[in-house]
Amino acid sequence: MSSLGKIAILGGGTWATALAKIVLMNEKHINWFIRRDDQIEGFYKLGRNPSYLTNVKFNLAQITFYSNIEKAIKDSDTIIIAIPSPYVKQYMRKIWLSSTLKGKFVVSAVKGMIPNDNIVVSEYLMSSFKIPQEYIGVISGPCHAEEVALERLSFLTVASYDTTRAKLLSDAIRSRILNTSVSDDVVGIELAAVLKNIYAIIAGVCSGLQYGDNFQAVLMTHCAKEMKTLLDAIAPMERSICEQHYLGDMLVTGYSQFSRNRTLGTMIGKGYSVKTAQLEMEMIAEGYYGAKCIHEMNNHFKVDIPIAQTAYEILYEKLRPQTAIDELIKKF
Ligand SMILES: NC(=O)C1=CN([C@@H]2O[C@H](COP(=O)(O)OP(=O)(O)OC[C@H]3O[C@@H](n4cnc5c(N)ncnc54)[C@H](OP(=O)(O)O)[C@@H]3O)[C@@H](O)[C@H]2O)C=CC1
Ligand SMILES: O=C(CO)COP(=O)(O)O
Repeated sequence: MSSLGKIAILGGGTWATALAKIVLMNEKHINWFIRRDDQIEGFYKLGRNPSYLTNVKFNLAQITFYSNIEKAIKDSDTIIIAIPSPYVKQYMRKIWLSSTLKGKFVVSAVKGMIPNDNIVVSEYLMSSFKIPQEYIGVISGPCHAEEVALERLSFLTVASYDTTRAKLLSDAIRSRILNTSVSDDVVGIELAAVLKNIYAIIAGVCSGLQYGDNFQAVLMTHCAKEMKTLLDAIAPMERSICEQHYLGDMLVTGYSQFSRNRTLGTMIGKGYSVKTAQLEMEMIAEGYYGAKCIHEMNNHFKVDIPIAQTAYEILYEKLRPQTAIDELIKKF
């Protein structure tokens, strides 16, 4: 066990499974909370997640499964949250008012905001659970779970207000398949992850509308500029947008065949309704929720973010994708 103590992963989906593989490259044991008992039973039968990343084999002797979130947290020291943002509150409500998280290093691997509250997960954890900021962390970067499963070299960034703590986790997960770095831009990195999901939806919409690589490059350039504008307005600090956890994550999500957000956008560009496209996909495209959060948050900040606004209008105001993109291009 490293000085991070016992590590718990919360969530049973694709990213939780990839993170479990990543952590177990170095750690001897993890605690793993999964909400469904039948999924845990499937793990015991198959030695792998029966529902997500089913090609990743685990040594079950290295895992203690929990269907009780409170117990999983109590038995652990470092808690990695890998739950889609629309459900974070629903899961965490189970430990509401308890002091279960006290003294734990709580790390969000979520790339989304809390719907309606329109705050990033680190802010939610600090305000709702009174976690001191030095005990908060974020894991982000250009990293598709599917490529972790294939053991393709990936890069992740661990951010925390306490960079010593971030470094501990960064060192603990570095392996032959994963390079890691450290940052102190917690909120900036979380916001960048929300934005890149939204931009990937727009990249997909444009691909579905038959725009080619020439246009995609221009679109991505404008997305990077818009990302910098919003981050500098909301979480001002010295930063280069060219880092892997800002630009890198935006590029992988905007271009990759594995991106759920890009896939959702492509279907919408091809003429699917938003609802039908969501139903056809078995996983969650968080940019759908992120677009609304950013729109509502920006009602207050009033930063000029036409690409994110275009996504909102396509996803929530039923604006015809071609009309929306035509209008957006006039602003480039
Ligand atoms: N996938 C990736 O490559 C990466 C993902 N992330 C981020 O990780 C987070 C988790 O995403 P990911 O694991 O990929 O998502 P998935 O779509 O793979 O997993 C969905 C998870 O959410 C649960 N879930 C689905 N519907 C509900 C519901 N109505 N109520 C409660 N729980 C529900 C599922 O449980 P059940 O099976 O029981 O329905 C499952 O555990 C996201 O914030 C994502 O942006 C970050 C980096 C990379
Ligand atoms: O965050 C990711 C890659 O870095 C995953 O993106 P998608 O949710 O679009 O698949």
